[in-house]
Amino acid sequence: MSEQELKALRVRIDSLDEKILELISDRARCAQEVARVKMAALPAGEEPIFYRPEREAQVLKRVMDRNQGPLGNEEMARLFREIMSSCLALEQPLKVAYLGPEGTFTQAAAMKHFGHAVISKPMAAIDEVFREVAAGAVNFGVVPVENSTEGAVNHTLDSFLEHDMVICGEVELRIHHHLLVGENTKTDSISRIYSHAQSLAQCRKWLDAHYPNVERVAVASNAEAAKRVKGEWNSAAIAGDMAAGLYGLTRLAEKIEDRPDNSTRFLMIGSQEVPPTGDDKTSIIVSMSNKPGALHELLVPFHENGIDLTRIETRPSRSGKWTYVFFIDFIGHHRDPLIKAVLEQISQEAVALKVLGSYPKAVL
Ligand SMILES: C=C(O[C@@H]1C=C(C(=O)O)C=C[C@H]1O)C(=O)O
Repeated sequence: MSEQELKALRVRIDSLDEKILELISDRARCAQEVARVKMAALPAGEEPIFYRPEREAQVLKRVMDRNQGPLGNEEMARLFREIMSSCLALEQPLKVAYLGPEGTFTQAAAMKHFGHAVISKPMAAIDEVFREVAAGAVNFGVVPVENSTEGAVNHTLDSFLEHDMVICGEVELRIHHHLLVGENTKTDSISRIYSHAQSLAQCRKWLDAHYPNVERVAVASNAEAAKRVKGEWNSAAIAGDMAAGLYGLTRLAEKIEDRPDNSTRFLMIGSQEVPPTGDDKTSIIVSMSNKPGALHELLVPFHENGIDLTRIETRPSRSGKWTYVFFIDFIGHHRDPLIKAVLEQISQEAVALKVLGSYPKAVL
């Protein structure tokens, strides 16, 4: 390619960038107008709700539907995710609590869902994320709920039994783990490997093959593990990209998770109900009486009405020995007439039924 061709292309890119800049600014001004209209329509004394997850899901879907490349759909949606995040921040920056410390996968999930223009607050434990949301100190919380290799995150499920919380969204993240060390650590001097118990479990086979005799130490998070090894010459951590970058660690081995499709699903929790988008999921908790056929009775209405169950999980109810609650996720919104009818049918048989929330299916 000649110098001249290159120069002409750069002139074109500069002119396109100017147009993009103008268009983004126009869009941001529109979002400000939306804020003004929302405020004007507000009954006196009521708090405005600027963030609309159902609208954001629709915007991202529309972008993906219309995209014709060369950028992939996910990449394009990610760019729009950030534009929307900045536009919303002009109205009101969202405050989001997540399972910290900084550098956890939960933080990465929060950024993937809300974009980077939020005020994010790391919390030391899942239960604290719930409490922070309940206290109204933040607008939303982000917690892990299940991993494709290791299953349910029980702390999160149990927290739903203790707090009244609305699920307003979900996001899925591919989880890649690396073996990380500080500057002066040599491969053969490692005598301890730190990570979160879930991450140690997700890399169990790799660890058995490569470090069978090295002590595995479970700590509160993989970011915490990364933080520790920064100052220790004889230990390694298992953590992801964000933690590696944040603590300036070296990767001794990359992508050491046992399953290449290892993914975690996260939930956004808040207090705001989300209206239907036409492509939603609902999460409920049900407890049935302890009699034969109870689970069958619970599942029949879903089957008879052709409702797609995406997940069912059992946990001790905490209100009696050997009694259980079921966490069920299914496709649909609790305001859909069919879903409404099914929930009514179930509640006639159930000891208790609570809708945790209906929310747009993960777009990104
Ligand atoms: C602009 C609005 O407010 C917020 C910003 C959005 C955007 O930038 O597209 C979308 C939904 C809301 O979170 C709106 O409600 O349309």
